[in-house]
Amino acid sequence: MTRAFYIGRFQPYHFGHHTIIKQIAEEVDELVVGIGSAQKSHESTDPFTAGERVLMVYNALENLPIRHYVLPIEDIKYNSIWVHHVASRTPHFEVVYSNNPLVIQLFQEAGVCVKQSPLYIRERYSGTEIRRRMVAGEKWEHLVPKSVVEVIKEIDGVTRLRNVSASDNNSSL
Ligand SMILES: Nc1ncnc2c1ncn2[C@@H]1O[C@H](COP(=O)(O)OP(=O)(O)OP(=O)(O)O)[C@@H](O)[C@H]1O
Ligand SMILES: NC(=O)c1ccc[n+]([C@@H]2O[C@H](COP(=O)(O)O)[C@@H](O)[C@H]2O)c1
Repeated sequence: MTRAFYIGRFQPYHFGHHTIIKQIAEEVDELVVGIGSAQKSHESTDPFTAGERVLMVYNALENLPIRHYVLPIEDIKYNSIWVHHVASRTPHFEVVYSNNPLVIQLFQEAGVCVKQSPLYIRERYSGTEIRRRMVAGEKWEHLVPKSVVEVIKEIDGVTRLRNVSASDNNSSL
């Protein structure tokens, strides 16, 4: 039995993440998804709460043939002990899938097996690009699973993102 770990901020969860998770699901038996920077919300780069992101990811994975756990992980000041911080909040896992150089470095130093996950059509599937589209009033719904659209509509997430982005712009004046 192999259990894997995959972490992201998921602001929001999109088809780039979903494509990689579908590939991971073919290689392992169970998956732990970490909702990174869980303490952040209501910011232009991190508009959604950890709870909202748990819903987005959990619902999107509902029909995948893999047992999954979706757990919020708050940031800490010390990168040097972050791997222990993660381990204390998650079921034990044998392998990490990541594309983030810091995440890869920290897990490798801790002796954990890391598999580099490829980027899937990055220019289209990127949280930054999806948030830009939301603020600009452009179409974004086709870039994320249906369950993510439902969560964002239910919380009126686009209005929230526009409001917090406007407040960022005002504070820099
Ligand atoms: N298009 C993609 N295909 C595959 N993996 C991706 C893609 N975009 C992001 N990832 C990976 O998903 C993980 C989590 O990324 P994250 O939640 O920060 O998404 P992001 O799209 O990079 O967001 P942002 O633009 O807000 O930084 C990272 O390892 C990242 O490399
Ligand atoms: N010291 C820390 O708290 C620490 C270290 C490495 C990664 N992380 C988090 O892991 C997540 C990595 O995901 P991304 O690939 O989306 O950046 C982020 O939320 C990041 O903040 C936190």
